[in-house]
Amino acid sequence: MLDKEVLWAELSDKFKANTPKLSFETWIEPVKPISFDGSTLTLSLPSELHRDYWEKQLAPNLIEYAFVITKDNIIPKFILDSDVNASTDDSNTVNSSKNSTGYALSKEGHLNPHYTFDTFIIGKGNQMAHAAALIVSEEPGKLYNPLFFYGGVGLGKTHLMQAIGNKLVADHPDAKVKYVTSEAFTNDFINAIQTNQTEEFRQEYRNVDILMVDDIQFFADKEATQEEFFHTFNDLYNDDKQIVLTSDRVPQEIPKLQDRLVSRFAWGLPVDITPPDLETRIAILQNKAEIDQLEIPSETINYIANQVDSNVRELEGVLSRVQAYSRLKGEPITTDLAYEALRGLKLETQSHQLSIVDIQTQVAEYYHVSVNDLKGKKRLASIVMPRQIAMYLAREMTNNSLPKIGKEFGGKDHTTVIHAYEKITEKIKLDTGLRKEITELKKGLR
Ligand SMILES: Nc1ncnc2c1ncn2[C@@H]1O[C@H](COP(=O)(O)OP(=O)(O)OP(=O)(O)O)[C@@H](O)[C@H]1O
Repeated sequence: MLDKEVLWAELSDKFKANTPKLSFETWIEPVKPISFDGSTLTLSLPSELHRDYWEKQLAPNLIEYAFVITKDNIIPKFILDSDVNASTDDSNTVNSSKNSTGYALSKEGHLNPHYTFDTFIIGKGNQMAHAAALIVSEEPGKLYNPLFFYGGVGLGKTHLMQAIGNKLVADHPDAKVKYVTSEAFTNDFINAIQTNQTEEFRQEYRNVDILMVDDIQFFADKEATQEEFFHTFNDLYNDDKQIVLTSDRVPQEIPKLQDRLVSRFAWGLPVDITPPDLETRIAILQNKAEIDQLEIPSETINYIANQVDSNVRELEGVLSRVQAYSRLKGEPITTDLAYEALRGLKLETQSHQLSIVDIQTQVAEYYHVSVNDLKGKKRLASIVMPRQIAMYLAREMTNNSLPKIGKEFGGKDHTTVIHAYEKITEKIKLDTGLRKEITELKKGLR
């Protein structure tokens, strides 16, 4: 068994490698290991605020890191420095069934019965993804393994992925189909560690015919989860079981994703889904109107399809809004009615057409620097910070890829954009002033 000091030193190293400096100094450095009995690590913290932050934010990371180090499930227990000599009760133990961090075993995993191939409209932007999905649903584990869909928000990745699962179940009712989001996978894994049920977890995830993991970009930074997923992947792959993954970007662009996972994700077929063109948007709306039994003139469908150009989920939302407005007014859906219903919406959706140049202009004005400075290489703090903020906003508020954002900032590498994004994300958590500035900037950009 490791000594408490040695274990804490190793844990602290892991936090250091994965936490911005300021955050490390604030939350982790002041922690003292009090005792370790082989399963419970008691840590002493300087304040209630620290305890709250550890319980809500850092405990899951600690459990993951401890698992990597000891291959065992270690439960942290937090006490205050002022209580060190007092008796210690169990009330602060982070415990699987009643923890305050909300990472109880996920109940996700249901396939949405509406996400089928029948209800999926094929267009230029998703033709290839659709064809690959169909092949995989007919011959899972054979041709494209893993099948990896990537693309912007609301473009049908989940729909297509689940269509594969739904078809498999329809064709082979005994097929073991498992669908999870990457967050659910992570939560299940952490929960399994805490409750000593890693074997059951493995049984559940490795004993399937097809494993579908949605939005795997959220594996970034999750070292132990990536490790576990690596083994899950290998087991399934070696057994010719199908793996389907989705992400908002190509594997190479997912920050802190282990190289061995990046390369495995590229073994099969990475295929992108791009925003639908006008014809596809019209077809999607017609299909939806038919399903919902709505009478809409084609001129009106055309009008609605022109209001949203980058996101199918939003397009559906716009149609629902028109539908609700027509019901409210007791009038049939016409172009005039749609115009009225969507008048207020124009402003809300504008952020999606926002360009990187808009962001650069606004940020430059806000911080009194020039756009050229934002695109340049000057290392002055008064310029570096606005530059990173502009990159952060470009990532947050537009659908541009990291390389494209880098390019628009004077031809910088995409890793510079990732770095800026992570830096600002971390800073916002601690710096209320910065958080306010970013909120103001966002408001101005909407
Ligand atoms: N080609 C399509 N035909 C019909 N419906 C579609 C199509 N593409 C997307 N949709 C619908 O748009 C909505 C959003 O799709 P989905 O949730 O699959 O997007 P996503 O790419 O997984 O988004 P996210 O990145 O947010 O996870 C769903 O209701 C889906 O049914």
